Amino acid sequence: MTATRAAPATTRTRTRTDDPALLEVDGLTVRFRLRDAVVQAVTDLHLTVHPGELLAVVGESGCGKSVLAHALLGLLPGNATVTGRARLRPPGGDVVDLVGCGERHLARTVRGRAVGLVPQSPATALTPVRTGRHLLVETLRAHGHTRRDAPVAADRVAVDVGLLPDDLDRYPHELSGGMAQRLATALALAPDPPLLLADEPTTGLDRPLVDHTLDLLRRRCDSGAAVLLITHDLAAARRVADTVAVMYASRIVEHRPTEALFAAPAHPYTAGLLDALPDRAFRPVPGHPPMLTDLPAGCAFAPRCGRATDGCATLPAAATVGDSGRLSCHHPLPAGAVA
Ligand SMILES: Nc1ncnc2c1ncn2[C@@H]1O[C@H](COP(=O)(O)OP(=O)(O)OP(=O)(O)O)[C@@H](O)[C@H]1O
Ligand code: NI
Repeated sequence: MTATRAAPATTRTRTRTDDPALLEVDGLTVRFRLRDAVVQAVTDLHLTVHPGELLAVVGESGCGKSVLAHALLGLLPGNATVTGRARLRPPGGDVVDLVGCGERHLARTVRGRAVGLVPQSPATALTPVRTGRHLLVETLRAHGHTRRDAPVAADRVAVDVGLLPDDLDRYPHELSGGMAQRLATALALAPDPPLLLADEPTTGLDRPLVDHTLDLLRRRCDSGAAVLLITHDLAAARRVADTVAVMYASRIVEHRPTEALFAAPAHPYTAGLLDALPDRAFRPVPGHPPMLTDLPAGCAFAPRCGRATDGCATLPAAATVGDSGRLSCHHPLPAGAVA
């Protein structure tokens, strides 16, 4: 898949793994209470993101990616219970536990400041009665830009995300899906947050704009910020990510440096995802993911897995793989095996 490997290797060397982590997620678990069931949306999730790192979170629809992002920002509805820890260490600021710090702190110092969010459905997240310019200038003003300088900065941020300055004079309902997407990205980037959570930020964009957006995120990381990119698009992850975390049925099953993961996936589910790519076998993973209201005690992928044995009825412990990867599987593919 050399055609999609546009990012030169040099862009992958800037992750500052020696620096303290910007975000350390430790045992993050999210449950939704329904009338007669509990949705296990995120389970015992561990992640570390360093300054300069672009982490892609991939996995099938419904596996818990957006819930993860919303949990980090305290944006879940009242039927959600969040446990575990998520320590954010913003540059020059105090360490804050995003799970335990409370709504006031999240609203004042985290959301939109220390951590930006490009939501998955921007059209519904945009205030309908304000033009894009109004929203963007307001955001810039709230983050230190002067009355005089904010409009200039708004035009600049618009161009950065691939909008024309004139596009900012439209109301959200006058924007196409792709334009709303770019406006949402502009709003999240305007405060220049050290960590950006980008939930499917390229939805509705045509190929050149997809690449433009991905390159924009990559450049942010190259200048020291960090991005957690949620995407269905494995080619996108390969193009820009330093590390890739694969989620399946609420858990991360494999988390490794991008090149290593694409060259030799270790978890059978990762191998299945790669096999489904058009430029590989183009063969979808057989079967369907389990209901999150009814997860098995052991490996949730076992019923779809060609390598499963009776032992998979117990949960595989996370093990290290390679220099810095993590893997949860009783029967990983041998290193170097072809997916
Ligand atoms: N408020 C809620 N109450 C109950 N269940 C919820 C709630 N919000 C999300 N879920 C469930 O949590 C699970 C994870 O949802 P999530 O939106 O994180 O999936 P996703 O991986 O982002 O999927 P997609 O790729 O389709 O965006 C799904 O089963 C979803 O139905
Ligand atoms: Ni989602």
